[in-house]
Amino acid sequence: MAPPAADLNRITTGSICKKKAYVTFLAGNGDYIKGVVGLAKGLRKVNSGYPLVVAVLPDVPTEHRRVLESQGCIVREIEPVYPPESQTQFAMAYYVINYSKLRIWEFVEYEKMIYLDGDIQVFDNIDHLFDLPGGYFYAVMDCFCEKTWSHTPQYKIGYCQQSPEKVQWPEEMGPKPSLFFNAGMFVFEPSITTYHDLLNTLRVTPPTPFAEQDFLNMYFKDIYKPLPVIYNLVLAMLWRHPEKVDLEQVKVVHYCAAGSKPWRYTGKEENMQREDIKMLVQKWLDIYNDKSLDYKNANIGNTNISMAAHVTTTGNNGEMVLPSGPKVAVCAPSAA
Ligand SMILES: O=c1ccn([C@@H]2O[C@H](COP(=O)(O)OP(=O)(O)O)[C@@H](O)[C@H]2O)c(=O)[nH]1
Ligand SMILES: OC[C@H]1O[C@H](O[C@@H]2[C@@H](O)[C@H](O)[C@@H](O)[C@H](O)[C@@H]2O)[C@H](O)[C@@H](O)[C@H]1O
Ligand SMILES: [Mn+2]
Repeated sequence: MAPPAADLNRITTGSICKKKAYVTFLAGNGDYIKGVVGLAKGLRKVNSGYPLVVAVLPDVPTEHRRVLESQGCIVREIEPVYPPESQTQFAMAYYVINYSKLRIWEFVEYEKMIYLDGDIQVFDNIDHLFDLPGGYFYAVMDCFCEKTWSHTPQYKIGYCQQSPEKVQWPEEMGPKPSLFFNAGMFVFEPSITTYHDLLNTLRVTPPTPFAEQDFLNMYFKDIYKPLPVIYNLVLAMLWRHPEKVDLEQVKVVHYCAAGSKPWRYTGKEENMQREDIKMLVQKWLDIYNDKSLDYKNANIGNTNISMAAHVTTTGNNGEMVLPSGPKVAVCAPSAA
């Protein structure tokens, strides 16, 4: 069993405690809270030695913050970040809030962090990624084959970086697109210098359909290092590039395909009746509903957010029952 996260973070290099942590992002008062609770429980199940920091926008209600703290998360409020005014059509209208992810570069009490979307689950321990060499931005390459990419030249000619041998990039279209990562999972180093430069650069960068994902790809292009697909399986890979996926080896699953969010799964959308999708959604629900994975802290009551224990195509999502117990800080000073 890994030592408590706080202890692990006391492993120092020299006199300064060099802390590391996972970090995710939560906005609004909707159901993504369930995604983050599931992520917190998944990291516990794989005995991760590091805490989960949750960067919350001001619109995340106190009750939801209490639920996160009762699951051992470190809740940090951040201010929204908005891109310059523009008429841009985002691939999804709500993507505009995702620019607020940029605030995590300000968490400089951590030397290295692994960012995970709230719709991601970690099924095998990935703590070793914290030991990757510094000075780079690590993430998994995205796939260009879904309709959400229909605005791009590569989609129009059927080119995807995941299988560049299938459709060659034509010379007459100029240089091949740079390797492009999915911004749902990445290994990065918080830095105040980078943080201010990110925000200053954003001020003069017109927004684009994939919002902060496009922006981060542009910004970190020169230090980006691809990670294997097993560290962020974008579900579309299962039907777009099945030859690249060995589910037995996959450590991290990203439920980003339309209709795949486990906590609101109905099975009605395209590809959602696939056996592998149903298995992955059930795997997520099993963790989410596993009370033995709730944070054990004598000082605070545990959450009791109930949900359908088994995937039903009627999408029978349970209501969130929030604890009314006292709000108690859960993080040891060293982990704060
Ligand atoms: O209403 C929302 C929408 C998004 N998010 C956060 O923003 C991330 C990125 O959005 P999403 O995962 O839906 O994008 P996708 O990966 O599906 O394109 C989510 O995982 C959440 O962490 C949130 O907290 N509330
Ligand atoms: O705000 C832009 C978002 O762009 C990315 O999502 C996309 C991308 O994965 C496409 O490849 C899929 O086709 C699409 O469904 C999916 O929504 C990130 O996962 C998310 O964290 C966030 O950065
Ligand atoms: Mn996501």
